[in-house]
Amino acid sequence: MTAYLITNVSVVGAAPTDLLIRDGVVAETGAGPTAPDATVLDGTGLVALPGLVDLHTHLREPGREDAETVESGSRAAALGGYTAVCAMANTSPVADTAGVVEQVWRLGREAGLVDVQPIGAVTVGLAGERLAELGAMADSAARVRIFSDDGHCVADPRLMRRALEYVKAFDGIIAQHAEEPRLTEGAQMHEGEVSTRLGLTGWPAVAEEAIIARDVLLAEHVGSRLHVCHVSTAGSVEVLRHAKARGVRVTAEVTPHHLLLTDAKAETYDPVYKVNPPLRTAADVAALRAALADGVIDVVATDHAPHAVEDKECEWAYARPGMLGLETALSIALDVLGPQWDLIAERMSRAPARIAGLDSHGLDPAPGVPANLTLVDPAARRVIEPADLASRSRNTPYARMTLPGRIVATFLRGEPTVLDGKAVK
Ligand SMILES: NC(=O)N[C@@H](CC(=O)O)C(=O)O
Repeated sequence: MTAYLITNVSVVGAAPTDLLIRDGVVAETGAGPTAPDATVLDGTGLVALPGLVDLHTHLREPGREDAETVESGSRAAALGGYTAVCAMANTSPVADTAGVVEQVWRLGREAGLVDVQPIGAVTVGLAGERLAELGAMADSAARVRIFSDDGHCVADPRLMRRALEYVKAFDGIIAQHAEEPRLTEGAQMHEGEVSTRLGLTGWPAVAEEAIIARDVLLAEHVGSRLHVCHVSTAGSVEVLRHAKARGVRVTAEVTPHHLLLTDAKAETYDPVYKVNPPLRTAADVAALRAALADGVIDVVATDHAPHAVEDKECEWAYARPGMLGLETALSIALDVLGPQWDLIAERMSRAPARIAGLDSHGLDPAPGVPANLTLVDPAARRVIEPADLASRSRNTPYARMTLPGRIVATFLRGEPTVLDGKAVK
């Protein structure tokens, strides 16, 4: 195994130091370790972060390998600075059995670019009718701990209660896609002034807030762990604030796009901006940013949702919802939060690793810790060219935008997956 000496690098924003990586771990920090055998990387001006961890990635395999595969999504993740991703269950077949989650887990190991942790479906076929084999998925080689019907809400309160009760036995988590389906029938975008003007059916904020309110009460009643996917409204933030103050075991994530973009983008009628939950108002964006800063929202998660050209480049009403996220998330976080490295490390690595129970991730580079880390050049600016992305899909909402920050290198257990901004394999 090659050793790497990264010189003069700022670890999570601290004063520059040297980092020696050997045998899969950070062997030494401090000025000038002697390691004649090591490959030297000049870290001047770079920031070392614990490898990013994504709680919400759609890898599309099995079933839609034309849009993404475990391998292509893993490469996109590594290029985005990630060392672990949690793969959502809305594949085809659905990841609702031990067999499918083991397949995804094994494909992740074979790709070897990030740790792929499968998420299991809550209900059979995401149909919301009966519980999937949660115990068998937990006991499988994939050791599933997070369950989600993401893309669909577990709308039936009795089923949601059962699911929370069931996973409590092994400290599992139900990650809810909060969307009251009766309130969003036919919805195309956020319900508000813009949808009224455009004549598009709206997705009201209350459809999200009502489910979160119900679920935090259920989680409190059961004493189980709830995670709320892609929080998108100011009202949801207030419900979560209240629940956390009561001591409910709830965590929440926000996506980069909900931190940056608003429903005004729908005026372009470009379906690249169609996403679920929809882009909201500037007031929602402000509330989400404040909640991310004060900790009511724990995590930035990408909801990386690759879609084939024919599913996106069509009329708005027929387009699938979803946006790419893995290769741009750190840049958006840097744009939104500025160089608050400790906050970025917390929301994009430590907290998601803790929530997912990924013990070897989310640890700041220090002697003895597994060398899962990423090197960022915060001074670099780059123009996003969809054709340059490693994802098999092209549906980035940031096409031709100039974004701050560049991932220079990513290490997974001491081996580079990205060097000089390029994937190693
Ligand atoms: N977030 C999205 O807009 N899309 C997700 C699923 C979903 O939440 O609809 C997808 O799998 O494409």
